[in-house]
Amino acid sequence: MTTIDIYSGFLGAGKTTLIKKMIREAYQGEKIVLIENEFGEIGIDGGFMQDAGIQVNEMNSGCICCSLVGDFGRALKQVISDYHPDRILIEPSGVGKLSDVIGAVERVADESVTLGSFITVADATKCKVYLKNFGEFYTNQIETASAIILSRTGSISEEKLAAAVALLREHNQNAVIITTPWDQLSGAQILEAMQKQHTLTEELADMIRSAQSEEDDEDEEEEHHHHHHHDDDNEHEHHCCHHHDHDDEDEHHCHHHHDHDEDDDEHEHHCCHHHDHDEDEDEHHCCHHHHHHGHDADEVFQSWGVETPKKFTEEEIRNALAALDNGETYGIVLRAKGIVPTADGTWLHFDHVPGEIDVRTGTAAVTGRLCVIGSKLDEKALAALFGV
Ligand SMILES: Nc1nc2c(ncn2[C@@H]2O[C@H](COP(=O)(O)OP(=O)(O)OP(=O)(O)O)[C@@H](O)[C@H]2O)c(=O)[nH]1
Repeated sequence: MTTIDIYSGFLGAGKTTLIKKMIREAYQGEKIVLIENEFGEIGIDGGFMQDAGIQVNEMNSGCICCSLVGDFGRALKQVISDYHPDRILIEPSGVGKLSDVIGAVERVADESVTLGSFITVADATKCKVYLKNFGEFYTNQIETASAIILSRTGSISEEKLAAAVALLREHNQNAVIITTPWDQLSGAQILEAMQKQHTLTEELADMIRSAQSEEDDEDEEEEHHHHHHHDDDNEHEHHCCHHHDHDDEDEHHCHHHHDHDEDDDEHEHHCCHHHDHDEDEDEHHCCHHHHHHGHDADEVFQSWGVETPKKFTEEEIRNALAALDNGETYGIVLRAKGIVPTADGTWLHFDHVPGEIDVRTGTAAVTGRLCVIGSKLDEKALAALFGV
């Protein structure tokens, strides 16, 4: 029997960091396969994970939807039949919709597979602004999660943390929300909390039901049914596949979403310019999210990457990463990462999320690589910044 856990979360939220911790501390002794689906041209996490001795199957075709339906389903089936792992961890792209991933997993699942937890890792310091600006992708991850694991909770005030939790609760009443900094928790504790979710939800639903029936007994006359169905109807609303709007895919006029997402949510334009080629829907399971009238991630987010043997100094990398936070000189930069050589034969591994830079030494890669993800990126300026 294979359990499938999904670790979603926006760009730079901390998915990889959490997965490493869970593998080390919670899943030890289990036969684990990790499936990653990175957004962008260059897979970098794959290398990091392999360094840690973790098996990675990376699919890097850039288009989330297509890689989900194409490579993803096939890869998942193959992994199950070839390896019979105890557990499969899926780390979707930071800009993937969790409901799409769950849908894709459910289509593949058979009696040898149990769906485990649907985790969303959310950066407590950024969830407010990301909900506002990238609501279409972000909200879906929050709403669909069975457990929301906050990162960086140690670096914000109690009030801000409480506000972040309240905001997340508005979008998901049922999920367990973990607010304790990870270094104070063991992976086993996190796992236990994630798994409890189902029983907790059931317990809560039971409590509500019994409160409800007592209330009904007391006053059976009028208005008593306004809290009937609030239990678990919002978390697994995935499945899609109706293909209902593949008719107009050339009109992908939807580039301006991130600043005013509130109002382009309902009425709009579904731009599936990717679906032109899966139109001949023998493989019927695309377009999961089009009933949400949404965008594909690659219409909103953009990735720039290079492979280069160029040698860098740590200072050059730090300066370039710091410059990414310079207003919108390079576009709206949400994430950068890479592995590059230095002149003395060591290699630098680096990570950038807005306001945060991490540069460390690590193992060599077959060639240097770096990538930047964001929106409205100025690729020329980025190339000049990194001198590549
Ligand atoms: N201070 C702090 N840093 C964190 C925390 N979680 C992650 N980070 C850092 O944030 C950066 C991104 O973390 P990752 O684990 O790679 O995030 P990810 O969600 O896998 O990112 P993507 O590759 O964009 O999908 C790294 O530099 C981490 O060290 C946290 O809880 N606290």
